[in-house]
Amino acid sequence: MGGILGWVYSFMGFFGLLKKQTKILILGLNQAGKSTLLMQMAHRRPGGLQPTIHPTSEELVIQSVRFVAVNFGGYRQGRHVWSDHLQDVAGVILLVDAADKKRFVEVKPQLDALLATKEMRKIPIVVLGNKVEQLHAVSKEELRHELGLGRIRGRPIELCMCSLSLRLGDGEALRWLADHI
Ligand SMILES: Nc1nc2c(ncn2[C@@H]2O[C@H](COP(=O)(O)OP(=O)(O)OP(=O)(O)O)[C@@H](O)[C@H]2O)c(=O)[nH]1
Ligand SMILES: [Mg+2]
Repeated sequence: MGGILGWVYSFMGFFGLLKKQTKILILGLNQAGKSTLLMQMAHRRPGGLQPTIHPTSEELVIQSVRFVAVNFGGYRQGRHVWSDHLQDVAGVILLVDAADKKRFVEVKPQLDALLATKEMRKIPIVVLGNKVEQLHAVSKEELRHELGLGRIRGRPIELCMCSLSLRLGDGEALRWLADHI
């Protein structure tokens, strides 16, 4: 969100005029780091996270815009629940464990389902490759290739790499998202 619109939003956000929150979804397989990201976005310490069973949400402010971020469990049975929450979604963060190469084949169908969803066509999506500090983490180029991101044209999608543990790279991804909402 840039230019005059960004300014108007900042102004309205500053004066608390944005009553209706902007909803962003945090998706990804189990263990990808979704709850860790949500806790960090909400400036709370992650500390001893349990796998997420039921969707959780947090209210947060990024660049003066009030967001509600909804985090879904990434375990197999819960993986499709997000499709019931698409109404009014302004943006999506898809977390991927960049060090868990053997699970990219599981990530790909989730990404493809997201991309194939009609409501998602104009919605900005950040694919966030996490755990890059790990020895076996793939490069950004490799992740782009593995997920087929290079072939996607004409829609707002961005690949960012980060280490939530080291607090590296996630800020850039959130800024991109905030700028494209
Ligand atoms: N090495 C490393 N571990 C991380 C990083 N980010 C998160 N983790 C760890 O990965 C594990 C899973 O994190 P969660 O945030 O619970 O993952 P989740 O995606 O919410 O998982 P589910 O709730 O099961 O869907 C935890 O032990 C985190 O501490 C990172 O950048 N590097
Ligand atoms: Mg979780």
